[in-house]
Amino acid sequence: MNIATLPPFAAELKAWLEQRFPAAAQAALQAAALVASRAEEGHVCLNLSDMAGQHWQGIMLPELQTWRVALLQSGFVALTEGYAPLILDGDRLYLGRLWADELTVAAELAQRASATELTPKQARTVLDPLFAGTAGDDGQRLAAATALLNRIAVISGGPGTGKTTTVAKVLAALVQLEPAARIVLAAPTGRAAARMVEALKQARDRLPIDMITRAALPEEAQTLHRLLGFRPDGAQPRYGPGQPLGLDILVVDEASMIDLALFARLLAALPRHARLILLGDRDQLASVEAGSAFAELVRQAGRTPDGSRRLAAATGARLSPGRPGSALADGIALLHVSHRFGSDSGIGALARCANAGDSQGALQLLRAPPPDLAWQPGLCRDWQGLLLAQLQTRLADYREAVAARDIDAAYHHFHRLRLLCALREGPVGLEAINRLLETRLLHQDPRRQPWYAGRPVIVRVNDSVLGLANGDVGLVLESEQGLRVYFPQEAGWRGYAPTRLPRHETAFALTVHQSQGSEFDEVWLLLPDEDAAVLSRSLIYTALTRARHKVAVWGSASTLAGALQRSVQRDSGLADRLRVPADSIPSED
Ligand SMILES: Nc1ncnc2c1ncn2[C@@H]1O[C@H](COP(=O)(O)OP(=O)(O)OP(=O)(O)O)[C@@H](O)[C@H]1O
Repeated sequence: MNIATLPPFAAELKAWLEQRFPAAAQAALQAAALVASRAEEGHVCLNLSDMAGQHWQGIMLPELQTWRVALLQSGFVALTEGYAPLILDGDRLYLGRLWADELTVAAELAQRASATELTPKQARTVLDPLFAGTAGDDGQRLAAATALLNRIAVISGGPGTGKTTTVAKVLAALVQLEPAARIVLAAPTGRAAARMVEALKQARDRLPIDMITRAALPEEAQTLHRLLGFRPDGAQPRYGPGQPLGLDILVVDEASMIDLALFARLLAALPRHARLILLGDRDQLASVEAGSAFAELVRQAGRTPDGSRRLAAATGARLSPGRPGSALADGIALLHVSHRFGSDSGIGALARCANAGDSQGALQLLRAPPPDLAWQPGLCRDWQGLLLAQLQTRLADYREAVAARDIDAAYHHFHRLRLLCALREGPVGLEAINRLLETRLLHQDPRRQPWYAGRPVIVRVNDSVLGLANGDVGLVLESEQGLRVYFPQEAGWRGYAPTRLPRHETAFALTVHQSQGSEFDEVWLLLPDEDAAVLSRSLIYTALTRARHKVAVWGSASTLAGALQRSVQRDSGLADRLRVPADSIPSED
């Protein structure tokens, strides 16, 4: 095995184990390096049976039984009742902390899974006026009833399928039924939290509710890190099992971005009686860190016979009798109809092709693009000049606003268009594109002078002292005190001296991962010339669905087709743990 090609954490873990457990067999050390490498790629565990007897890093991995024996004799692997750096659970090998997090998530969800909330009659009485004019089996009505009837509710849908509209109605219903309930809104990033508030305000204004209900709806959202009270230097947040959060209803938007460790902390801090409503899109990229709990939860969808009866009674829908299934199934609702991307939307059609892995369909669409799509095919050396020329024109308004020190206008123009890079490195990676724009369009030399008027920056860490969250985007403008980085706040702007800013980077372009939870009028997606393992359906889908009005794809047909062929599933044991039959969990009610 070539240790130099291992990710740093995997190499460090292997070296540490080798030193601490000198008698351990190479096969066991290889498994440790492999499970750590996989964790860096987002997998929660390594399924030994998938890799046994396969080649990896130039070596042949052992057969399953030999491998298991080597691991169990190594001294650093325990079975599930033990305590060790690595845990072997069936054929799944885990880093100890990820195994513990997976167990916490499964146990916390199972505790609440069969807990029912309102009676179907209560739900119907309050939902009927909110859904006047829609059928009983309207998807949003079913989703709203699902959220009212179950303590854990998951609503998954693509862009514009009405997740916010639905949750606004759920909150209006809860405010009427449980006026004393403490409602909290949260999201994984600051930008997603801000968007959630904005979208909920718009949805609220369209609801047929009285002024008192309207006034009682929450108007603020925070990041999950802030909610849980993470300190900049600490792994353990302030709130947890010993000190639960002071709330009765928690709504979390963009829940597909929550990694396993954060989900475990969140559930452990949630009071047992509290409702949890998770909103997200299962087809989007999973979190940067390990895990894909949201998508795994959504995979439990289905209805138990009792759940089916209750939902039918709460909505008036005729539902087919449910099948015995997971205890969580009744709390999961899927929204399918996009009210943003109608049947004539090119973005919607391309996003559907991406999800289905239909590269032929995607390319056909791009070859004769509808007005909301554009394609610049070919390798990046063919289109880089064109990209700069087009951006030159597009950035004119932004540069004018920066020169005029007009932050409102600068922010408005800046957010109309965003370049999204599939990769960080390489000629069309994030770093190269940011540098290209800085040097060729803004004529700055960031190595000599990193701070200049017009530089956009994205914050890379949460900083509760400064009130900045990972993902916040600010713009640098000249002020009377010199250069200041301006971030939008609830009312107006807050300017920071550049030297005070926590870890950050230039943000003319964002990676697709960084763009999660944000939306822009227009998106240009820049694809590399070479295929890469991170190029996948969900990456392309996530990039496309960040756009409200227009998408331009810059990249070759072969790269796009290669990406759409790749569907990434993260290894984890959560789905198996969640597949607990509904009747095997004692209900608290
Ligand atoms: N049932 C409906 N009938 C007509 N328009 C609707 C309906 N539901 C939602 N809309 C409209 O569709 C748009 C998107 O709705 P909403 O913001 O609720 O969707 P979302 O799933 O939360 O979107 P996003 O993916 O942006 O978070 C809004 O303009 C909303 O008014």
